[in-house]
Amino acid sequence: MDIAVRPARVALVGNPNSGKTALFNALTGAHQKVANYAGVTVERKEGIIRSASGRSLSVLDLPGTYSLRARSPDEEVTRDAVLGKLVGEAEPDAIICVADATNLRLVLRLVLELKQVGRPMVLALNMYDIAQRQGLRIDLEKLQAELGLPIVTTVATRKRGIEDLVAQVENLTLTAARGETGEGGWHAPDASEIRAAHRRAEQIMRDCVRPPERPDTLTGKIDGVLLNPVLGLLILSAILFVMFQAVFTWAAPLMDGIEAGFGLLGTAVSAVIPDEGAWGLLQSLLVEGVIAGVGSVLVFLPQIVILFAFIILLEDFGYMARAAFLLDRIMGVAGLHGRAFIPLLSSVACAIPGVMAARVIEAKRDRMTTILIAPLMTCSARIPVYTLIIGAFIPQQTVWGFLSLQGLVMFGLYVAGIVSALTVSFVIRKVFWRGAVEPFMMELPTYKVPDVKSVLFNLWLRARVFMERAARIILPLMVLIWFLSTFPYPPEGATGAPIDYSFAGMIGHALEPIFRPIGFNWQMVIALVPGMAAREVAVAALGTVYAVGDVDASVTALEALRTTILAQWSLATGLSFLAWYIFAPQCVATLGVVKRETNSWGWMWVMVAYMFGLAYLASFVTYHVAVALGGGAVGG
Ligand SMILES: Nc1nc2c(ncn2[C@@H]2O[C@H](COP(=O)(O)OP(=O)(O)OP(=O)(O)O)[C@@H](O)[C@H]2O)c(=O)[nH]1
Ligand SMILES: [Mg+2]
Repeated sequence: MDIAVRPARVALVGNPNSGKTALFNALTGAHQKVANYAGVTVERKEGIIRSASGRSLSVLDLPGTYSLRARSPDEEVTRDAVLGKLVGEAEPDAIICVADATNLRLVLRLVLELKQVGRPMVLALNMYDIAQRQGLRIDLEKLQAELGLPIVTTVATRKRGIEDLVAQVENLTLTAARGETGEGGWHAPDASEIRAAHRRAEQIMRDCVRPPERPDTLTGKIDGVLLNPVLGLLILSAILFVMFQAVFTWAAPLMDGIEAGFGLLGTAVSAVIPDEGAWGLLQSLLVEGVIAGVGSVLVFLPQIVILFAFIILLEDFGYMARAAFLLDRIMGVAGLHGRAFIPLLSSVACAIPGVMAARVIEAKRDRMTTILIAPLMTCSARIPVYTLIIGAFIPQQTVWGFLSLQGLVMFGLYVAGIVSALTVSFVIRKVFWRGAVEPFMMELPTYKVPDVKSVLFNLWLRARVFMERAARIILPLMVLIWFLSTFPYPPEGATGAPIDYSFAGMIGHALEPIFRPIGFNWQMVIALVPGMAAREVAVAALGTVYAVGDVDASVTALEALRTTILAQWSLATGLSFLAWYIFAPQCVATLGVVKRETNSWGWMWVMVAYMFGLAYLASFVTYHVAVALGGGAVGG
């Protein structure tokens, strides 16, 4: 085979949380997610780099594993990639085994196993900064000799040792016989072989590594407090609570600013484009459709950024694995595996990475349960809908002088999502899949001070995803909604609002009977339909449906919408809409990922059915209880 044609392929293999992805990012300049807990990476990612001598290398980031005896789907990806069993992919030309230098014991066993595969390999002793700070003494030469491997020390987050590593890899791929196939000598080891490898690893540890002079006592001390069964849970609740208060109170001034900006933009465009004939149509499309629609969603950016600032800081600090540990008992009662915590937490951003993160769960039933309930967690696309309704119906006042009432209601909605997820899991595991949940083992990472630059960068990535959704999904849908609610024009001498005669009006009126029992009017029904593509579109769609035909330039679009909703919906209807949004599977993309991850249409439809069922039921009950309690009056 001609070496020049195909770049040499290198795979990053190592224990979870050892810094493989950080190294991958440092090597390739990619921006894959890095965080301080095990199981961040669940699929293979490839990137191309160019070495100093100008050759290109293809680098593969893989999920972390302790052994090639894979147990969970993410570990299988790693095993198959290393052994060249992935479809359409040969085995890598070289392996970079990534080790957390402060935690060598476990990785040595993996190194011994990887050596049997017979690929050229280099050991990257990552987190070398921490090792040095602790005064850990590793006899590199001896270790190199014992293992028979070149060793490079690296600090992935500071891009240290990267050139060295690339040079070593290049060296390996040049000298090794290329294009060789076959599985090398790896086979699943039996119990005695595992014990032998264990003994060998222990002996290497004794020979080459002296315990640290300044061991990390801080992690132990902090854990003494944070993992305390009572105090720990109190602190966790307090953190979550502050988080939601902050989302509401800190974001408010920023949101006002963005809203005002879009208001000005709308006014400016109205001033430039005349309001007559075809120009009038264009003006209406741009101002009422596009600017008001996209603006009414982008306004929520500050809330999303604040929420993620909290989550990213906690992740990088190393707290999330602790939260999983603290909640393991509660989750166990609900029939959930402890490892479900991270997938469920990821679902607070979006159910899609959440469903994918479930790959770290070994037992199929535990994993399926987690996937089925992940979309019940409150994702960030629900924030605009929740905030709109809360802003319309819940007065802006404080409780006990310091708590924002709106923030409290928002917190309540998140809790409602969590409680329903746990309840559904409980029912699944008690009714359909009886049996014990597999025991939970997760290494607790050491605490690390979050790196400001990487936190800011991650925050920017989150913000960008949200803004890209606005451009890619919401903008085109807004054009469509504007079209449907503008045409056809009302007939001569018509008395109702123009939208009554439009396509959107027809669709809304046709579907309304289904939703009348849960208190929805036809305008809401129109908003639900494009809301299937992305939840937050419903907010923009409501804006269009209600605002088409009359624009009052003195208030911003969101304010106008709040006022309209307050005037046209009863409190019962507003609450019913919130209840609907807790449960309804209003997101086609999530359903697609569920189909892919479960490899079954059946499970996807089960999810659609149970979530719509719950949504309808919850809204029905909410609506009728609220009406019975006197919340049925419109215009209150
Ligand atoms: N101080 C220090 N921290 C590092 C270094 N490399 C990585 N980290 C941190 O270690 C944590 C884990 O890094 P990741 O790159 O996500 O680890 P991973 O091996 O890809 O983890 P999985 O995908 O879960 O298997 C993150 O908090 C990183 O910021 C390093 O060299 N020094
Ligand atoms: Mg990773």
